[in-house]
Amino acid sequence: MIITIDGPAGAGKSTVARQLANRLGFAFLDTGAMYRAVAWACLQRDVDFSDVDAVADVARTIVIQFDGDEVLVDGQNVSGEIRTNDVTAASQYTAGNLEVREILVEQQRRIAGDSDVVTEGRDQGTVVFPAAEFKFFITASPESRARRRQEEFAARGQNIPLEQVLADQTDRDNRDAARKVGAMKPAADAVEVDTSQIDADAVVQRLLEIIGGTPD
Ligand SMILES: Nc1ncnc2c1ncn2[C@@H]1O[C@H](COP(=O)(O)OP(=O)(O)O)[C@@H](O)[C@H]1O
Ligand SMILES: Nc1ccn([C@@H]2O[C@H](COP(=O)(O)OP(=O)(O)O)[C@@H](O)[C@H]2O)c(=O)n1
Repeated sequence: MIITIDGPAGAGKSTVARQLANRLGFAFLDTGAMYRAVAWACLQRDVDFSDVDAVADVARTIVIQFDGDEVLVDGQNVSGEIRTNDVTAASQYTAGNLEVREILVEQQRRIAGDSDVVTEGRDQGTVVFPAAEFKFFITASPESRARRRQEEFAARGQNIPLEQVLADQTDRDNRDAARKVGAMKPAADAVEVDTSQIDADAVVQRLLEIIGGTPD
């Protein structure tokens, strides 16, 4: 069974998808980590991001693996490094690269195989798994999302003004929505859940109820 969770940055996709997967005993797939992993590898190799073929070559060459919560590129644990601001900023060039998208979409389908998976990203319900049994689109107000991100940065010792987090986020939202392929949008058959006013546990309960799991 495939359950897809799409939505904008900071809506709570990873948190909710991971918890839902745990509760159901499903695998969890973080597809944003894959776009980040390619961006990280490009930065390592000093690839010119305007060279779309060179960026695609990196996606074709590296081996991305998931080991529990860890993300590996060619065997190296990059879980922390793919969350830096530099990689977040560079991920627009991998997410906007058609060939990279083709390569990663193919890998996502292969990873899911015929197992039970909760997968999250931007295009999981629309492009990658259009036949998924359950599809969710998780949103929250731009301010709540930015505040959550700001708190995450603060926990890592980085104090960034809310206006800056919000501006970066709006930029990324606009690019994600405007992309010709793999644009962020709810699938026609997705259930939309606004998480602005409820915590992650409540979101997971809500999803479990919808898919017919056993709520606490
Ligand atoms: N429903 C929620 N209410 C409050 N905070 C949340 C909620 N869901 C997630 N968070 C927090 O917001 C931050 C961003 O969540 P994350 O799951 O990384 O979002 P996304 O994967 O959509 O970018 C995390 O620190 C997480 O703990
Ligand atoms: N299925 C996906 C997942 C992420 N992405 C892109 O990859 C980037 C990183 O995704 P992410 O989900 O890790 O980022 P956050 O939104 O959690 O900060 C996003 O800015 C998206 O543009 C994508 O294009 N398609």
